[in-house]
Amino acid sequence: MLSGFGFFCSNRLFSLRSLFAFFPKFCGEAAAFFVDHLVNGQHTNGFGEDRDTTVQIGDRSYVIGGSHEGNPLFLGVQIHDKTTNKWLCFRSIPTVLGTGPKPCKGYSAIVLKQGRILVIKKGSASDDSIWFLEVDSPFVREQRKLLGKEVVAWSKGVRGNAEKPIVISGPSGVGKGTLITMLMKEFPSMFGFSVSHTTRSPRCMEKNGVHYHFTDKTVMEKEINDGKFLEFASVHGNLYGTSIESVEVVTDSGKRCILDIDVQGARSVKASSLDAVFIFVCPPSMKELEDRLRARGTETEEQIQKRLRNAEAEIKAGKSSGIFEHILYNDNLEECYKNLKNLLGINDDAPVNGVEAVEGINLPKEHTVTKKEDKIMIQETGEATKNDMIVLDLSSINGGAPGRTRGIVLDTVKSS
Ligand SMILES: Nc1ncnc2c1ncn2[C@@H]1O[C@H](COP(=O)(O)OP(=O)(O)OP(=O)(O)O)[C@@H](O)[C@H]1O
Ligand SMILES: Nc1nc2c(ncn2[C@@H]2O[C@H](COP(=O)(O)O)[C@@H](O)[C@H]2O)c(=O)[nH]1
Repeated sequence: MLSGFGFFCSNRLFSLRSLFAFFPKFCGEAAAFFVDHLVNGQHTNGFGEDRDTTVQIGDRSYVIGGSHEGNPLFLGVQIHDKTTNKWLCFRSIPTVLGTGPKPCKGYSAIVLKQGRILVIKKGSASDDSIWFLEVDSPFVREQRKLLGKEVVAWSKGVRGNAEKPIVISGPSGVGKGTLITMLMKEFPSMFGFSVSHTTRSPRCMEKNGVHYHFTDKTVMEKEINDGKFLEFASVHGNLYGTSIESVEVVTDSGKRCILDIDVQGARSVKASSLDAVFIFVCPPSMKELEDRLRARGTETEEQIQKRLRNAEAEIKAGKSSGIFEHILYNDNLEECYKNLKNLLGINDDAPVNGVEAVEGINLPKEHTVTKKEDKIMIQETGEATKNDMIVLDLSSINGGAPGRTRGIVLDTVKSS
């Protein structure tokens, strides 16, 4: 029945017969991937190019390899459904959220809990070897519902103890930008700003790509529909949003990401897997807020009135919604800044030089991967085999798509 039915995989034509001839039986988590290529450290299932890796979860097979829509910069993912015997999605390509890895010489893959696949790039630099493909995580399920199509999401594993992103909200004019600028100036290697997109016009000193990505409403709406945004909201009559990429860029640089977003955006981020710290900044009074907005001189009178009207509801929501773990009052700027540093665990006596340096362990090109509880064991194979094993402890990771998976710690375990 399958003979003669051809399909494209990694830009090459293969028969479904060859695919099913090599699928292993699915029996629980430990066996929910192709044992062949994991044992041998190379792909032996005869399916796709020999650099492709196929992972089976339930009735679905995820083929990781080739390029995404012919773009050589993005690794491809395809999904096959065993029950219908069909490739899912238009041209069998799901909507891919987040920036994934570039194609390389080969991959090892292993199924984790919560609809995630750990993908290890073979022979890649130490800071680019560990990736997570979310195929049925809470974020992916939600996006599938929202976008009404098949979705997978990439999240890169970032080494070291990169701390939680920080979400700062508060009414317009309260001083969020001022506090963030002070923090970034004092600790340039520690914090990075997530540059939002907005459809509002730039103010005279604002630079595109630095303060905001200034964009067009139709362009931004299309990008929202394509799943490019972690969150977005209509604020004071304009569209604002945090792209997944803007958070990835900061996290990839090893810095702690700061998001300056409104309460609606904070609510969306809270519901995502970003796992952030949420801070709300309050003004000492509405009169002072109005004075600050006027003194800033960036808005028209009509805009100031609109922002002040919205401020009342924002302050109420900020204090009572349960989104924010910390509330700061920005009366005296220096005092408020000190309180902000305290709650971020930066105290004036301790030297802060940025994120803890992480020793880069390069993963062996040829290896086997096994999983035992929360530990992933990577063992080099081949002629140059050393006996040391590299262990990735999954219990220390946090975050995930959208954004990055933080807290990747690799240890070398000497064999006795
Ligand atoms: N504690 C303070 N006392 C007096 N003025 C302040 C204080 N904090 C900030 N300001 C001033 O208030 C004005 C508004 O601050 P800022 O632009 O940082 O607000 P914001 O919360 O980022 O506003 P928006 O949400 O509109 O971007 C600025 O001119 C800033 O210098
Ligand atoms: N939900 C989001 N809100 C955002 C984002 N970027 C900024 N903002 C908020 O908009 C208002 C107005 O900002 P302004 O620069 O026009 O004064 C302010 O409260 C910001 O916090 C975003 O990406 N998402």
